[in-house]
Amino acid sequence: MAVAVSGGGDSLALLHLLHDHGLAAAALTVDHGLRPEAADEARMVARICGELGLRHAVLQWRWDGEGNLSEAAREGRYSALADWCRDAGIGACALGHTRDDNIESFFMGLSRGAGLDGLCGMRPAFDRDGVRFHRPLLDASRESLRDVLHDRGVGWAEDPTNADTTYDRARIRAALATLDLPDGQIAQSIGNLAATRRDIGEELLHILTGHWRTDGPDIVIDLGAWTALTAEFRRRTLAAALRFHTAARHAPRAAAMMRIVARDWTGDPGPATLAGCTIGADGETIRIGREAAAVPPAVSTRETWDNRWTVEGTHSPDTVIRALGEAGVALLDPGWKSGTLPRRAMLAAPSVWRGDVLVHCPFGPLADPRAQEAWTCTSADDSQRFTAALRSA
Ligand SMILES: Nc1ncnc2c1ncn2[C@@H]1O[C@H](COP(=O)(O)OP(=O)(O)OP(=O)(O)O)[C@@H](O)[C@H]1O
Repeated sequence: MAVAVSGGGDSLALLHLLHDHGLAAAALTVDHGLRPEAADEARMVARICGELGLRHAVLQWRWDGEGNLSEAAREGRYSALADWCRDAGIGACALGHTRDDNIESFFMGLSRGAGLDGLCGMRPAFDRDGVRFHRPLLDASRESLRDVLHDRGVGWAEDPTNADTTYDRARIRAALATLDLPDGQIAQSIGNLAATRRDIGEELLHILTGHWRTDGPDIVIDLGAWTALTAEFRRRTLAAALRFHTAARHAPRAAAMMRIVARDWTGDPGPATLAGCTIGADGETIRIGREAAAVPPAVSTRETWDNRWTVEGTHSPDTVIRALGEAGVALLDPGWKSGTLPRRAMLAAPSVWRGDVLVHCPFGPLADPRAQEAWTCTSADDSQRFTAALRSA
């Protein structure tokens, strides 16, 4: 796997530990262009990688001025890491988040009035743009990782923002350092909350089983079952449906969701819109669909110099094939339409000619079995996708 290494102590320890186990294929450092020292830190990581005999790449990211800077930097970082991994045919990337990061986030959540979802810690793994990200150090303390580096005589960079108490995290970190709390116990509480959250997802899935279906691109839920849910379960169901449609990483603000959740959908309240989706009811069912204006094209086609066609899909192979069929492209053989052959064919090569059509796989060849899993997962049928969304709602 690739390893995301900022040059800080945690990610450098991660790099050494994964390298010890023969698991590190490359190290990646993202330069956000925000701090003048960042280039030096990237050079330090490059030097350490050179000593370990590992490939290192520096990825540049620049802020376009949109939205919150920290959030934009994090999202931009994950995108840059995922893009590089996909291009290199590497299906997984490791991050150096630690138990201390989880504990700090827990207290930050408390100080912001978070609910269960905001208190149960980071997920040990998640998929992003066809790459699986892992956080193998969530049970390790920052101190133990510094010990790993001390033992090897390896230095690391201290990010000055970690000590800048204008940031919430730095303030909480400084306060926690004075309290000498039992970190193991706090981490256990976070783990308990995570287990509860998982159970809630399973329970919601169980309660709704047999009461929802997909209809074309829409999620349709029996109104009786929807109404019988508690407000919190309705909110989670709505969040799952919105995520199903938009692949948004964050649910819309709680107040906006609660307006829809609290509504009496049994009369004729008229449709509502939220996060690029429409929510409507017909007396028997509640239907959550995508606003037409918010739907990106499934495929784009382009004629090539030799009069053949390039089809670039940003969606699953099945969607691409369906869209091609609807567009009247009659050049596909029956095996191609079945939905299994294309996936395999696309995994074998980044671009494949079928008759006069060149289908370009946006993820490139996926040699790593874990990446294939991620691909299969993103191309799973709609019911499976909504089931997964409910489970993690
Ligand atoms: N600029 C970056 N380049 C590459 N990876 C990064 C970068 N910033 C963060 N990461 C990855 O995300 C993880 C968590 O980020 P966070 O900001 O909490 O760490 P950090 O304070 O930069 O320091 P450390 O490297 O000690 O984790 C890092 O451990 C690392 O794997």
